[in-house]
Amino acid sequence: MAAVDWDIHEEEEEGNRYLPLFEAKSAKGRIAYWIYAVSVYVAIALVCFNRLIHLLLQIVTEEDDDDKLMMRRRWWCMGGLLMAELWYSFYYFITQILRSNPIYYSTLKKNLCRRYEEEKLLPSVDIFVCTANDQMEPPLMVINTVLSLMSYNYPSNKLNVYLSDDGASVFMFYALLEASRFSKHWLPFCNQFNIEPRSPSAYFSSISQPQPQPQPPPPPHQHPLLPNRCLSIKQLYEEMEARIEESMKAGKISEQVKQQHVGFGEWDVFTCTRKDHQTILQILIDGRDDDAVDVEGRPLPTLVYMAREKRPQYHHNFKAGAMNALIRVSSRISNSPVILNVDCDMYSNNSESVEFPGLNANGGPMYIGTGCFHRRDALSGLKYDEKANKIHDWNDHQKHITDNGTDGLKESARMLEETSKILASCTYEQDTQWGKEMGLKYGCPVEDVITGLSIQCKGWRSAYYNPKRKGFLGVAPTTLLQTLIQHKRWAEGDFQIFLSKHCPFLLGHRKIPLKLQISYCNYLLWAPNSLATLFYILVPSFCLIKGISLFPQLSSIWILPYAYIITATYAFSAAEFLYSGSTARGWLNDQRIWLYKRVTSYLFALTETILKLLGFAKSGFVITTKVAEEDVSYRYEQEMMEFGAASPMFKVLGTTALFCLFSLASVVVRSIRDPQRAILVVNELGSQMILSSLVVVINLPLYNAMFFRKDTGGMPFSVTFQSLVLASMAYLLALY
Ligand SMILES: O=c1ccn([C@@H]2O[C@H](COP(=O)(O)OP(=O)(O)O[C@H]3O[C@H](CO)[C@@H](O)[C@H](O)[C@H]3O)[C@@H](O)[C@H]2O)c(=O)[nH]1
Ligand SMILES: [Mn+2]
Repeated sequence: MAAVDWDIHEEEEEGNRYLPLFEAKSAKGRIAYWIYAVSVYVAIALVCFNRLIHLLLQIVTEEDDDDKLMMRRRWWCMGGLLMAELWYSFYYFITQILRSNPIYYSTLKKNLCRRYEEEKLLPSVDIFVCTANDQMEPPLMVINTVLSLMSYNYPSNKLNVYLSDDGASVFMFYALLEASRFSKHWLPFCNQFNIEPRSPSAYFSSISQPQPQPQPPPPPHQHPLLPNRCLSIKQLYEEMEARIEESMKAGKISEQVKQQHVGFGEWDVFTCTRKDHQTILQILIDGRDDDAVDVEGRPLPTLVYMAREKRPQYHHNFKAGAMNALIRVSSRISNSPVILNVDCDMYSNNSESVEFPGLNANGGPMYIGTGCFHRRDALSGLKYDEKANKIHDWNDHQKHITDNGTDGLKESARMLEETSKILASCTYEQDTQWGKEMGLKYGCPVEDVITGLSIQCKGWRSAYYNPKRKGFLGVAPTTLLQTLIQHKRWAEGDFQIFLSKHCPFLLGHRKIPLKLQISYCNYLLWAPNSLATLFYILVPSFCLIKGISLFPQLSSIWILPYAYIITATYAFSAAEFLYSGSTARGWLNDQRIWLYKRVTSYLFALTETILKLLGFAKSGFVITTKVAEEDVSYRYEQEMMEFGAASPMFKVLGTTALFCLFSLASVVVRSIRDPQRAILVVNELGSQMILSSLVVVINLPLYNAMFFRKDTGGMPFSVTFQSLVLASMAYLLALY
C-alpha cells in the first residue's frame, strides 16, 4: 500500500444522503517511529561520511610501489561500496516517505444503511474473476472463489459475477455450471446461518478443525438447525466436487453431462484449442429472469462465463486483455457502476466487505490487481470530474441496458450473449484506445500498477481498507522458486514503468502529490536494488580472500554506526514481524528471501528489462501455480525451503553462497595457521568476516539443500555441481 496523506473530508448535505461512510485514523506511536528512522539515517550518513574521508585521504597519501596495486584495488572497491551505501540511503529515504504516515480506515455501516434506506438505491456491483489455466488453477478452487463472491451480504440482484477463462477450459465451464446449481442451496444457507467465510471449501475446513476439548458445547448464538443443515449441504458440495474431479480425471465431459447445457456445444467446434477459438459467452444465471431463484425463491446474482476470442495472430495481452474484454461485455449485460476485480484464488473471506466500495475515499494505495473495487468510469479511462461524480442515482448507469430490448421487451439471454460476443473478439480493439487510454494498459507485466497510477493521475483517489476480518484470502506461492519468479515479474514490470513515460515523476507531475510519486518508487526501483546488494556481498568476500580491508577496524569507533544500523533495523523488522503474528523461524526465512529476491529475481528482472528496452526480449506472464504436491505442502507447513528445481536462479544463489563460504573459510584457515598474526587479521578484517558470516548464516538452508538433504526438496545435483565449479573458479581468480 502506498502512503495516504491527503485531507479527508466529506460534505454533509441533504440530510442523510451524504453522511460519511468511513473514518480515517493516523497510526499511533509515530514519534517513536520517527526517532528510530532518523537515528538510522544519521548512522547511514556517518557510514557514508567515513567512507568518503577514507577515499579522499587515500588519494593524498603516497604508497610505495609494492602496495600500490593493492591500494588501487582497495580504492575502487571502497568507491563501489560508497555507491552502494549511497543507493541504500536513498532507498531508505524513499521507504520512510512511504511509511511516514499510515492511515487506517474504518467503515460506518450504519450510515450506509441510512444513506441508502431503500435497498434499490444501492449501486450494483460487477465482479470480475480471472482464470487462465485449469491445471495451475483448479476449477474447484475457482468456483469456491466464485461462490464466496456470489454470497456477499448484499442484495443478490445487485451482484453480477463474471468469470473470464483464458484457458477456455470445458472443465472450468462445467465446474461453473455446477456452481450455478449449488449456489441455489449455498446462498440461502449462508444467509440463514450468517456463516463466514463463504467459500464452501474454506468454510467446511474451518468447521472441521480439530477441537481442543473433546465435546465443546455449541456456541450460544448458534442456530439449532445449523449442524443438520450443514451436514446436508456439505454432502451436496462433496457430490459436486466428486463429479468435477471425475470428469477431469476422465479428461472429457460425458455425453450425459453435455446434454445438460447448450454451452458445451461451443467446444465441439473443430478449431477450439486454448490458443485458437471463438468467443464463448454463456450466461449461466440471468439475474433479470424471474425464474432465476434459489431454493427459497429469492433472486440469484447473475453469473456469466466468458472465454474471449483467441487467435494465434493476435496478441491477447494476458490479464489486461481479459479484463478489458470483461469491462466491455459487462457493460452490455449489467453495466454496474462499481467493479470488483479478484484473482481466481482470492475468495471473499468477509461477506460484509462489499459494503465499502472505496468510493469517495482518498489517498494513494496502488491497484494490485486483486481485491480492488473501482468505479467503472475510472477503470474505463474517464477523468475524474467532480460534478459528474456527485452521484444521486447510482442506477442511472443501467438505464440504457433496460432500454435495450426492442419495444420494451427484455432481450433474451441467448440474444444478449450473441450481441455481446463481438465485444470480446480479437479484432474489436483494433484502432481503438483500448489498452492505451481505455481500460487496463497493455505491454506491462504489472498491468495493475501501471493502470492504477494512470487512474490516480486522472484525478481519482484510492483508499486501502483492511478490516479486522480480512476481506479476501488467496493462495501465495508455496515454493521458493515460485516466489522468486513472481517477484521477477513484478520487479520487471515495475522497473519498466519507471523507465517509461509512465514514470510517476513524469506522468504524475502536478497530478498526484510528490509524496505519492516518491512512494511509488519504493516498488518501481526493486530491480536496480539488486546491483547494490550483489556488490555488497561479493566484493567484501573477494577482498577477504585478498586480505584487503574495506571497513573500519573492530577497535575503531567508526564501527559503531555499522553495528547500530544492523542491530536497529534487524530488531525493528523482527519486532514488526512477530507483532503481526509470525514465528521467529518465519522471520528468519523472510530475511533469507529478502536476500534471495535481490540476488535473483531483481537481478534477472533488471537484465530482462534492459534486454527488452534494447529489443531483444518480449513481455511474458508466468502464471503462479496455485496447487502443490502433498510433500511440498508438508514441507511448506514445516517452514522448510523448497529447492528441487534446476533453475538458473538457483545456480546464481548457489554460486554466491559458496563463494562467500570459501572466502570466509580461507581467512579462518589462514588465521589458524598463523596464530601470531591472527589478532591483527581479526582486527583488520573482523567486520568483513562478520558480514560474510551473516551471509553464510542466512544461506545455511542452501548449503543444507546442496549437500545434506535427501528429500525431493533438496537442490538438484546439476545445480550443486555447477555452482561448485563456478564458485571455485571465482575463488581461484580472486586468489591470483
Ligand atoms: O493470460 C493471463 C494470465 C493471468 N491471468 C490471471 O491473472 C491472475 C493473476 O495471476 P497470478 O499467476 O496469480 O499472478 P500473481 O503474481 O499472483 O498476481 C498479481 O500480480 C499480477 C500482475 O503481475 C496481477 O495481474 C494480479 O492481479 C496480482 O494478484 C490470475 O487470476 C490469472 O488467472 C489471466 O487471466 N490471463
Ligand atoms: Mn495470484
